Amino acid sequence: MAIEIDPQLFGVFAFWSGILILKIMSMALLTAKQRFAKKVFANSEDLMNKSDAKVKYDDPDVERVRRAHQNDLENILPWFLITFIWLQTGPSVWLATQLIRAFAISRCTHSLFYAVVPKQPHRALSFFVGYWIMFYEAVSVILHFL
Ligand SMILES: N[C@@H](CCC(=O)N[C@@H](CS)C(=O)NCC(=O)O)C(=O)O
Repeated sequence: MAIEIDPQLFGVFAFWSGILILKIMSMALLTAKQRFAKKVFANSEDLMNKSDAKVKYDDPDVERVRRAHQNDLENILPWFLITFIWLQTGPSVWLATQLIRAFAISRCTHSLFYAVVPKQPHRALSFFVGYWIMFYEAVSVILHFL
């Protein structure tokens, strides 16, 4: 079976994939920022002889960013896979464009409301926008290849 994706849609997918990769990468920088601000590190060699720095695994601000990072991995990685497959089932260009954009924006707002300006129900709503988009794509793929 030949793998075929509408070239215009592939461009949309590629563009927003790049944005999402940068977004995931930004969580590592945000974690480092919190570690240096709070002077808490994960390994003794990271202390670099600073007397006021310590190894700590339960700083609430660092752990918050780490959870946001983990939540990205739990959602964005499966999205790459299922969206790449779903695009080969011939969805309408308009619908696929809207869903790809909505997913990417929802993941950005999830991080914002988790790690930058903690706020509920904003974080949960952001999460569920992405969750249901992935659910829809997964069910569409299953039905298409049934
Ligand atoms: N692994 C997630 C599964 C459920 C989930 O992703 N919930 C969203 C919406 S409330 C979330 O932001 N969870 C916080 C988190 O993953 O730390 C959890 O432990 O909460």
